[in-house]
Amino acid sequence: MSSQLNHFVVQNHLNCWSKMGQNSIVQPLLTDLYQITMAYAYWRSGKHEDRAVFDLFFRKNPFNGEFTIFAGLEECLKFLEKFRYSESDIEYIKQILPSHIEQEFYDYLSTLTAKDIKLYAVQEGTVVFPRVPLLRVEGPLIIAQLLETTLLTLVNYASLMATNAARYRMAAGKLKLYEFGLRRAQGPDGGLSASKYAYIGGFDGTSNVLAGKIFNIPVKGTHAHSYITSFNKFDEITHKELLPAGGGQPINFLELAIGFRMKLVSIFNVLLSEVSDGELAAFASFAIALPTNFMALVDTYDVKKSGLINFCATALALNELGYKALGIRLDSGDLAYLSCIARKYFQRVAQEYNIPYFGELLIMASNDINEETILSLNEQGHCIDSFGIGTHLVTCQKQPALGCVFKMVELNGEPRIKLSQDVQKVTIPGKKDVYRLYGESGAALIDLLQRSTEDAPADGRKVLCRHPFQESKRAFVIPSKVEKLLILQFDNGRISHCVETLQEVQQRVENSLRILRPDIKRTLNPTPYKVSVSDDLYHYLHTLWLANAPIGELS
Ligand SMILES: Nc1ncnc2c1ncn2[C@@H]1O[C@H](COP(=O)(O)OP(=O)(O)OP(=O)(O)O)[C@@H](O)[C@H]1O
Ligand SMILES: O=P(O)(O)OC[C@H]1O[C@H](OP(=O)(O)OP(=O)(O)O)[C@H](O)[C@@H]1O
Ligand SMILES: O=C(O)c1cccnc1
Ligand SMILES: [Mg+2]
Repeated sequence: MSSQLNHFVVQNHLNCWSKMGQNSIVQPLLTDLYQITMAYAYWRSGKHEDRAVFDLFFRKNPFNGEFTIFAGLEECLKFLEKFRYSESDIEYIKQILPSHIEQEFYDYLSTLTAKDIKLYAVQEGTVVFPRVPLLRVEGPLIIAQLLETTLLTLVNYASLMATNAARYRMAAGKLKLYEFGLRRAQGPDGGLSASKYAYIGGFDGTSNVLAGKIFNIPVKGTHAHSYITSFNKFDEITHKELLPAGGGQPINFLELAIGFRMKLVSIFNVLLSEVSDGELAAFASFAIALPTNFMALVDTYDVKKSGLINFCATALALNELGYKALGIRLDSGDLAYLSCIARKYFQRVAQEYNIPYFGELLIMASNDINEETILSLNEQGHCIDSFGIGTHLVTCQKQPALGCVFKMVELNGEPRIKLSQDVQKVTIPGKKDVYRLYGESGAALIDLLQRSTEDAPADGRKVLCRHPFQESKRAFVIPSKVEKLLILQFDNGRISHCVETLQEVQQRVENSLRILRPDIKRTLNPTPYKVSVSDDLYHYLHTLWLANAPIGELS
């Protein structure tokens, strides 16, 4: 962040985001009440200093896909770093808990920090899979437990959003993607988070100005239909003149544009009476105000008979004065068809007036676009250069939540297991490490969970990888490369790694997806990626499972 920006953020007391880009609503009371009542009961029973290990993981990939992008880590680390109840927090907790609770508990709470917590985490932006611990939290039971809800709220939406954005990025290939969702997002905080994690997932920019300022994300925008409909006739433009880019006398820009329009109606065989004067007045006035930034919304009246003619007339007038228009936005109708029509218009004008860049003017499409729309447009063929995407992206309409959970796996060195009728929901006990094993081609083959006491797998050494629950599913793997996924990120009250820029995390998402086989990434019936356990962990898990599931009697 630039020093000028820092200064502004510090100055602005109303801004609830700190200069570190941390949302100040992320604080210890942003949790569920039951964490605090459990904390008291742990304290009363003398268990609060027991040494706990919790895993944060999800059980199913979102969007009918077979991969997820892990995000939200930076916010988790900043939360841990500043975790402390304020005086007013303690006062409030006193009000909501029963009156018999001892003052000593509140004294204890007021000194509580995360300094004894060790947080191991996968690096932000890495592609991850079900059952892999994304965070491993170790430390005193009371504080590890108190972190649960906040860590979950920080990781769940962030990862869902980054995954959604990454899927749009894969569908759009090299085309530009802009996030336009603030107006439809789940409230102001949802809107800001959406802009941040859309960028991490591979978007090129956002229309959200505050997100641009806080997170240093490129901001982009065109104009709304209201700007076009605010003009009815030419004489509503009071300032009709524009200075040429190279200097000189102001020129009557509106007249120039009207002149070009006369020629264009005959080139494109359109009736002048069908071309809106209000629309041309709007385009011309916008171009006069922002001649280097002219991107016109062309679908207010009729794209072919009015919008494109008025745009080309305005863009030719700009060209005459030494400026280059940027392009158009289409916000309704058949976007494949209209984008190709627009491209043909531009190419015709480029030829007619010998202005080569005209053929390549940008065509942006918006209007309720989702991943399927982009895939369908790709199949049909289109001439779109960029998409502006709001509602479906930021609300994650296809799947509105990721189901990360936070489960205790060890207490005082003893494993803990959560059983369930549903095998998928049985937790994998004990303190574990995770390794990603790569094949010769450079693609990721399998993730391997091991007990932390086991030796790490090594390049070129055969290792047995087992399905955690199905005995017959197992395979030997000789990895060409081994990557340790869980890294110590927070220790002794401090963040142990440099906080990364969003651009660096965005790059990791791209690199991380590159090492996945295409069949795992495809949208229709993708192949699941394998997540396995070591032989040692397999036996450990199943012995513990049997020990915790007493034999019943049938009668
Ligand atoms: N070629 C296309 N292939 C697939 N989907 C498309 C294509 N063109 C547009 N769409 C999508 O079809 C939907 C069209 O929206 P809708 O039926 O509301 O019409 P509209 O174009 O918005 O009309 P209106 O003029 O009333 O605003 C949008 O979700 C848009 O993203
Ligand atoms: O469609 P989304 O993916 O949410 O993208 C953002 C939309 O927001 C804007 O208009 P808005 O929807 O507010 O009004 P409009 O549909 O009448 O243009 C813009 O014109 C897009 O259509
Ligand atoms: O700049 C735009 O074109 C824009 C911004 C937000 C929503 N829809 C469009
Ligand atoms: Mg709309």
